Amino acid sequence: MKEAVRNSGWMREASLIGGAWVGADSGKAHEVANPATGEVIGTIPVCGKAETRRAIEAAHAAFADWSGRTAAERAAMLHEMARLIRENIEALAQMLTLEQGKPLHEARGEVSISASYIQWFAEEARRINGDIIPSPWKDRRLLVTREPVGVVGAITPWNFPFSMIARKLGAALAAGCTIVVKPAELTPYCGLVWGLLAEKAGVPAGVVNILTGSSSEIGGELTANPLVRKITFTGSTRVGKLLYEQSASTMKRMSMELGGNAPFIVFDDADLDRAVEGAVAAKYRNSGQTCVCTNRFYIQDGIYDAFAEKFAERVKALKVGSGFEPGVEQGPLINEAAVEKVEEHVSDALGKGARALAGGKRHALGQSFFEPTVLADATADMSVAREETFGPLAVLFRFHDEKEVIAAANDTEFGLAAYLYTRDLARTFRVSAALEYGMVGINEGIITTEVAPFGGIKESGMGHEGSVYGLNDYLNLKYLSVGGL
Ligand SMILES: NC(=O)C1=CN([C@@H]2O[C@H](COP(=O)(O)OP(=O)(O)OC[C@H]3O[C@@H](n4cnc5c(N)ncnc54)[C@H](OP(=O)(O)O)[C@@H]3O)[C@@H](O)[C@H]2O)C=CC1
Ligand SMILES: O=C(O)CCCC(=O)O
Repeated sequence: MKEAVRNSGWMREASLIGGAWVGADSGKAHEVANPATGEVIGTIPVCGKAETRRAIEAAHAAFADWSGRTAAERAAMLHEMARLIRENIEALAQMLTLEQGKPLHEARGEVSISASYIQWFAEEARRINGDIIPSPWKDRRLLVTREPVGVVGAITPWNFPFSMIARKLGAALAAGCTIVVKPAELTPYCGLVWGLLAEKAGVPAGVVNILTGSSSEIGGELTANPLVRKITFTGSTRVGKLLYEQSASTMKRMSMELGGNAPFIVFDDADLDRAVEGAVAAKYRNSGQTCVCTNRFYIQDGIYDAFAEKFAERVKALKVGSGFEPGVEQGPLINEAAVEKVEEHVSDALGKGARALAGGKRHALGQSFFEPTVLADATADMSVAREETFGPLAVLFRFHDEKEVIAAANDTEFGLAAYLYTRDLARTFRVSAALEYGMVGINEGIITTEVAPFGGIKESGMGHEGSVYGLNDYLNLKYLSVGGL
């Protein structure tokens, strides 16, 4: 598969700065490996501060022309990008599975939703309307316009390396912004390919710039440079806080999509089969490496044993293997550090009295494969209760009543996604309102779509991606007071 991807025409081993595909000034390159096999796929340039500054200057130089184009022109190019993505879905999905590891059917899903994000923002580009405010003065008109913020710096993670760029780049370009993107070091090719897509769609040089290399140097320059007016980041809360601090001196607009610690609450009256299917999807998708993945399962007394048994049976049957193998439902984790974190959480939980119902150790396939794992009898003193595992570990807590489970679910600094299974309509609204989270799935384990606002509260971040709200983060309001009428 490596050769097929390398020969597909979509893999770039250079950074894109101002319309030129270039190596690092230092000539340094870094190897990128397939997480399922450890095999080297290719190399990427290790760019630093100087290259980042040039990319920012190129984006700044391109801004006047790009923001001055009609919305219809920008929309047409975004529509073309979406078309190209759909036309090449298989090649792009193969590249994604090769460098990230997720099963090919999940990779196809990620590429497909990326096209949907781009199409969505192509449509929204034509609806960046303003307002006229009823004036308190007879001789004045008050207007509000919405203008692009300027150059955007985007830093993205390895878990959804294609779609996390889609929802940032789509919104930025639709709004009239130009962008400098830094993809994750572990999955750079799904980032660099956006430069190619933009070129093929006719987006002018300098509007989209993509840099690989030193995260601290690129991030340092993006956050310090006054020409960058907005930072959009998806990744860990630790790095999000660092970027927020670094951006303070130039007072940039910030969008942050950070870690989660999602609770999945199943009440006694839930549809058991539906809850089990939702639980599998909300936990094991992308091997548990999704910011909205469930981290804590809260199951009410009356349904606990039945849920635990059915869920564990279903999890034991999950097929683990290379993402390219037909029928595989769980691929490898991204690297050894990710496996070690799952191991730590499993051993901490077992040491504190948890019971293994499924899995519990590294998978016989070796490399970074881990068995899909279910542990029962979890308690609040376990590490997994507080920290995001970001791996295929499900822990089941038992609860008695609504008040208790709401308190437990909210007892975290995170507030990204929560899930709730019940057939009681009044409880649905009561509990949803009480959950301190940006998104709540009700009788649903998968909630992401381009039409709905994706975003968290508390230390899970700020701002929204996708939906009609997703453009706001890329637009400044300007108030015009027109007198002498
Ligand atoms: N919200 C989410 O979707 C994600 C959450 N996470 C959480 O974070 C944990 C750690 O994952 P990890 O990959 O380390 O996440 P990071 O936050 O380190 O990585 C995300 C992005 O930030 C970049 N980055 C890292 N350090 C800096 C820096 N000093 N300045 C600028 N950019 C930087 C990375 O670059 P590079 O790759 O080049 O280092 C990558 O592009 C996971 O286990 C999970 O809990 C992780 C990924 C996504
Ligand atoms: O993990 C993330 O940051 C994005 C999740 C996207 C999805 O739910 O498909």
